[in-house]
Amino acid sequence: MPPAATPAFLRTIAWNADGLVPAIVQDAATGEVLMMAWMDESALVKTLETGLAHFYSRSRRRGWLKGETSGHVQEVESIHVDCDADVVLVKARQVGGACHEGYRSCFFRRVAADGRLEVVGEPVFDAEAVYHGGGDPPPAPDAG
Ligand SMILES: N=c1c2ncn([C@@H]3O[C@H](COP(=O)(O)OP(=O)(O)OP(=O)(O)O)[C@@H](O)[C@H]3O)c2ncn1[C@@H]1O[C@H](COP(=O)(O)O)[C@@H](O)[C@H]1O
Ligand SMILES: [Mg+2]
Ligand SMILES: [Zn+2]
Repeated sequence: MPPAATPAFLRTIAWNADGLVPAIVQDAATGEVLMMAWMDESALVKTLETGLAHFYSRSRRRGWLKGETSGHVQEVESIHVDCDADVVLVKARQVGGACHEGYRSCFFRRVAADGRLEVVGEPVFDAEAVYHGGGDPPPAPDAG
């Protein structure tokens, strides 16, 4: 299959000075807001081509398939652009949890009346095991 032509709407996106656009991911079924991350053009094209949400991480300075480590991919149902085209909304089916801290949504904390943050979400997976338990266990301290 020949590569698809560059989708026309990419020229409409109001990329910021770093060539990025904020992307909000929403649960397509429930409307729950799951996370916000950044996309560059490549991430948006890969999202369109694969049907799985891709992002650009500023801290890691590379593109990123959501779920590449955790398996917690986001199967895209639709992509929306806001009125002035400077925010993207992705409606998706979330496998597992969106948040790398173990919650379904990154917005698992609420500002309480006393000004503190209170956890209002329930953990849906063991973040330590998912993100740090994949490799071989470290050798026992007194092994050998
Ligand atoms: N998995 C996530 C993840 N899921 C959701 N988010 C949200 O996505 C936002 C952007 O991620 P980054 O920090 O990588 O990107 P950034 O461009 O530095 O954004 P800022 O935090 O600086 O605003 C975070 O602030 C979180 O709110 C995540 N941020 C980071 N990760 C890491 O991504 C890696 C791969 O994880 P999976 O994609 O789940 O396999 C692991 O190392 C995870 O720790
Ligand atoms: Mg970050
Ligand atoms: Zn999070």
